[in-house]
Amino acid sequence: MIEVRGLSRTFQAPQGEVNAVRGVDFTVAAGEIVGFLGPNGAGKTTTMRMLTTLLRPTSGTAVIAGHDLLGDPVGVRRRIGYVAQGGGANPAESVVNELMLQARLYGLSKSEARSRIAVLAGRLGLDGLEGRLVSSLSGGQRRRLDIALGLVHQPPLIFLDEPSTGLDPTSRNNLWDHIRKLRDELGATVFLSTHYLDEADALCDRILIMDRGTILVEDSPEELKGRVSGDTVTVEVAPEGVAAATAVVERLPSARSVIPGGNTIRFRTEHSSRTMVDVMHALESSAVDIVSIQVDRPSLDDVFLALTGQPTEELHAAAAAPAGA
Ligand SMILES: Nc1ncnc2c1ncn2[C@@H]1O[C@H](COP(=O)(O)OP(=O)(O)OP(=O)(O)O)[C@@H](O)[C@H]1O
Repeated sequence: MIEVRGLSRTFQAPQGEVNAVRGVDFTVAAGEIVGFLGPNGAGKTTTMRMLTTLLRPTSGTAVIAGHDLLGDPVGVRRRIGYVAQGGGANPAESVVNELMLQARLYGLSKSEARSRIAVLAGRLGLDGLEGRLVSSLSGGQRRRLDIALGLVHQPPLIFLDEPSTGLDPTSRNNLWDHIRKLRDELGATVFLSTHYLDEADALCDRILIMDRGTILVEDSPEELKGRVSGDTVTVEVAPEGVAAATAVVERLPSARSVIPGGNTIRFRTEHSSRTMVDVMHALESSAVDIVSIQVDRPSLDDVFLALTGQPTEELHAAAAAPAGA
């Protein structure tokens, strides 16, 4: 459904050239839900904008839903839906008019459009907001409208740029259900970027991790987690004990990648039960009081940290920032 070869984009900026995307290759099969992860500035939005015909590649090729990206951009546009980070709804229009206009632009009859809008409004929590002006919606309501606008014509291929940023947990879950239904009931293919690793884990068949314009890995969430060996141990202590506890843990031969936080010390180990006993003994003899100890199997956060060297707290902070920030 998506076949990308050697796709690049260079921007000319006052401080020099920015190689935002550096010759990426990947494919997405029909019916897959693929997640696009990466730190800020990795090149995700630039890639999405190229694949949705909004930005011309500097070099490379792609075939999108059977149409050549450069040779037949109109054909590509007809077959895709794109929900951009900032959205594109007209603030002066009503919710229902925006949805109707979009549906009619894609050739739906009035009655088809009405029934699609009713289903989408129900699934995305827009019920009761149809008559409201777009400008009067809350941030989360507006995000749900943006998503509905990208989906109303039921495209076979859907691009979603950070779709759940700004949504509350219930709306996120509803969105995930809707995306799964689009795939399971209509066979849609979904390509989405996200800063939430739990979202990628819960929703995606496959994940591409991008950093500095290149794709570092692509695999299923399970396979990616399998690449990180060992467990993560988190020891919670009083804030004033963190420095002493970090020094103690760093001396243990079985603890690696030790990261102190506000009142925790996190590290990785191959032998979590043995190491926990060692940690408890060592901290006890150093008179550091332990509040709690927790052992976790590898998560996508660990994969991300191992690959990009960036803790996912930064991703979460980026995701919490207003859309377009
Ligand atoms: N129009 C532009 N002119 C100059 N540089 C740009 C332009 N658009 C993007 N860039 C640069 O290209 C790089 C990739 O940006 P992009 O928006 O694709 O990253 P991203 O992975 O989507 O980041 P985020 O997670 O913050 O949305 C960044 O260094 C960015 O500053």
